[in-house]
Amino acid sequence: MAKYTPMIEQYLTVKEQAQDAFLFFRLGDFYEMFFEDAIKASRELEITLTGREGGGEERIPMCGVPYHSAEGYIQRLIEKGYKVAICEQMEDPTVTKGMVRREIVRVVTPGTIMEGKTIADKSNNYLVCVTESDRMMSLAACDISTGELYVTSVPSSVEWLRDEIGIYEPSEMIGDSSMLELIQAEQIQWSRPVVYTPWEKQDERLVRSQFGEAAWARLDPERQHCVAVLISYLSETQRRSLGQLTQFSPYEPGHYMILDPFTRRNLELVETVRDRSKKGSLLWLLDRSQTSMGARLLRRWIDKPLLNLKPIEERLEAVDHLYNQFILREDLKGSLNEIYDLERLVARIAFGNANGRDLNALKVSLQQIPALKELCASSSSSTLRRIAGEMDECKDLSEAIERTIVEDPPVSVRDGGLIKPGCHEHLDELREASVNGKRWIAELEAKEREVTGIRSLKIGFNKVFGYYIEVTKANVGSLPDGRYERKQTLTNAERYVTPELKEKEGLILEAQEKMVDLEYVLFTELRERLASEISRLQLLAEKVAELDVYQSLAAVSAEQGFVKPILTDGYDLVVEAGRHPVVEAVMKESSFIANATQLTRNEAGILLITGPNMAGKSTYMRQVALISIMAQIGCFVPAGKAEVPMIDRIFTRIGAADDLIGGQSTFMVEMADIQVMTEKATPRSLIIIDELGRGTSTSEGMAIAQAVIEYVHDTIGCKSLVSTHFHELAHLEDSLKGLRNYSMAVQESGENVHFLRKLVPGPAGSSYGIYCARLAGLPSSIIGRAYSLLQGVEQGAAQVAVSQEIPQQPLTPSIEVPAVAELEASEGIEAAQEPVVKVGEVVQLSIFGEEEMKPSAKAAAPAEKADPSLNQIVETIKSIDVMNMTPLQAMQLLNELKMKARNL
Ligand SMILES: Nc1ncnc2c1ncn2[C@@H]1O[C@H](COP(=O)(O)OP(=O)(O)OP(=O)(O)O)[C@@H](O)[C@H]1O
Repeated sequence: MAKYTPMIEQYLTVKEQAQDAFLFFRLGDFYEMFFEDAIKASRELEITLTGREGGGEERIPMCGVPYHSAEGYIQRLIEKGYKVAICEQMEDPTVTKGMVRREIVRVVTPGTIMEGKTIADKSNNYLVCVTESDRMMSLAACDISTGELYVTSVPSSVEWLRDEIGIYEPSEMIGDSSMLELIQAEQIQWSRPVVYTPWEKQDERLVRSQFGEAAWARLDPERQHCVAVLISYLSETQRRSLGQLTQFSPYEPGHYMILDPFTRRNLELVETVRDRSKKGSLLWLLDRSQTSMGARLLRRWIDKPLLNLKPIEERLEAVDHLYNQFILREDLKGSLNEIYDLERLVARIAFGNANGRDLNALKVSLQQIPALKELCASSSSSTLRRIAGEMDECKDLSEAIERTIVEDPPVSVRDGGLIKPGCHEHLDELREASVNGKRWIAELEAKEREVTGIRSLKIGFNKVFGYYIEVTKANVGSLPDGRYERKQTLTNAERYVTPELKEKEGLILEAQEKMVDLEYVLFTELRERLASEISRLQLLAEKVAELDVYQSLAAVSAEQGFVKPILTDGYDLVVEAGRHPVVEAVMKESSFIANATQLTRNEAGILLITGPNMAGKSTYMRQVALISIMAQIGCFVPAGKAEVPMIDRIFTRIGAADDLIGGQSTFMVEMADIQVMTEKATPRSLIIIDELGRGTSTSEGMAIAQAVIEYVHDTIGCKSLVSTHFHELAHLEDSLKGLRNYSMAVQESGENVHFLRKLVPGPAGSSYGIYCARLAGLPSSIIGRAYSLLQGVEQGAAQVAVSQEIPQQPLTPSIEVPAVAELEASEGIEAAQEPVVKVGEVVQLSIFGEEEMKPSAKAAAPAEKADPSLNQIVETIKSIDVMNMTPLQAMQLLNELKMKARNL
């Protein structure tokens, strides 16, 4: 065993307590790291690795960062998913004999940071704790930067756990190691890196004192356990008051619509599939919040749509009122705009790291409350009046800050300059002494000039020498002897002190030192007083956030022409002229084509949608889900009229989410999702499956698709939208009472296919897959080859279908595409807005590369008379000018050739 110096021994003892963290070990003005920590930190932070003797045989690797700029380095390590333990000197080295005592004062972890750019203003940073006891799984999610703490539990279910974690998107997870392993095994790609720390200790005594016996007793035992584990972790890492955690919010998952992470992603609720950015998501569209608290609450509402009519009606009532009251909405917006992030300010106050500027931000925010309250109280909305009644203006607190803190305080709370005159008598006296002293010095300057006759003589101050008399070199000779003691020589001047200047300096500096100390005491007293009123402030922050969400939803609804949904407890989902809110909002030149939806118990609960690629099937299906979600969060919906039942869960199976899970084929993922759906869906759920049965052989895919649809129809009985390329499945309309065929209309004209984006009854005739491939700009040789392969695929598919005894359908009739004029008349579409996709335009080709099933062949191309001889067929093929044929001509020719071949 190496014998280290006492300092290194001390380091090693402290390091024992922080093995999974970088230990920032305070040595004077630096935080130093040693051994492995130093090697790793120098690499991660790109700082120089040095070494020092430490008593052992070899030099000890070492690197360090200055204490005053440590924050940035800590942030960088946290962003990379590390933890940092901060070890401070607990005694003043100047007065301590021997080694100073050093202790870890805080462990900063990704889930427990209080500031820095990792904490985005408008989003939460959650630490999630998961535990299992008595066959119940519990989850507690805490954001210590806002003071939120949610807790819930259900009978053990990994899917539930995954869905719930997905909502919080934690940056750190702690709890039962077996549960953390379970989650990691799911290999979900969360939107940010997650640090996992097994943690099973619990601290019940601490929780009881933190939340109070009464509140604690109301919590179920398994939830108590989960919260106690979480609090024990927080107290061991933070090692200080967590006064911002004044309450926990228990909730029942069954009170909210369930949205699994894939569905949330598929529907682009809070971020887009493509680049995971907020822009382009539903949250982005609906967020007109003026405060960060409002933005976070809106996100929570989108994450957890409600299931009970009453609270949704209450939200809608407020949105409706503000929708119609433009001036009130603008006034509210104006007041809210002046309010800072109360939740984070309050958390910093409780945590003890709020400065003078934070307190002033709190004051300015509180000063807005009376106006805000008055606006709500005088409105005719019962929801707004209820909020007004629950708003505590906290006038006593804003007045206390107003009395104490100067208008523009410095960042530091330790250097004085914070406290207003008239606030504290002794402070005023000290100030007076200091001001008098300074006045005396100004008078001394005048006196010295007179005595010496040196007009350029001046009195200055610096930290090293204190006050001095400065005389230019040229005038040094004019100084009388004796009184002036030289202190410093500059190039052009000499600096002196006199005994009387020294004496006054002592008095001034002492007054100043006392003043700074007293200011700090007064500041912390005020901060502690505010900290003791945290619950009031947090409650107020909740009300402000709620108001902000209402004005935000009302503003977007008014701007986008949304309507108030009619909510029901029934089954039927009936939407007139529904739109996809985000696609509509981002469309620039053309306008969005509205589509109706009728999912009813009597008519049809399942719509089987066929139609060409790019026709708008996915957009349509997503819009139906989004309309439900928007209605259930209490927002108006993008429709002409909407009757929306309470949906308990939305399942989506849409191709775009495949990349979420590594190591499994698209088909396996689809089947796993379908399995969960069959198990969990209830008659109140909404199922959306895009391109059901893709990813395996045509015949098997079709067989599975049919079986799944039948199961949904006969066993689950919930509302479903299913799109498929298997036009052959259209026959299901005959056997399944609750299923209707629909398709996305297209209109062909010459070289172009017009996507009318219109949902029409009846199945589609063709997928136009190869046509779309051509639009995407694939080489013409591939396109030509694809058309020539089409016939073979078609024949093969038919044979497989027969051999596997899949019910054979009569050839799907090609749909009667309504004339454009007809559609325009029915839905008010203007002809000029018709979307026409021309060669080269690529919008979305999700099935590109998959098997094409059965394009319809309409008579179009001129063909030769049938000739039974093989040679003639070969000759015809040879003479084909593939590049100059339209797809329809090609298909027609293929069909003719096939007929001829049959006659051979
Ligand atoms: N109702 C509509 N009005 C206007 N444009 C629309 C409408 N629906 C869809 N679009 C536009 O058409 C594009 C293609 O739509 P979508 O992806 O829904 O087609 P799809 O039928 O699902 O195609 P695929 O089968 O290839 O996935 C969208 O990106 C959107 O820009």
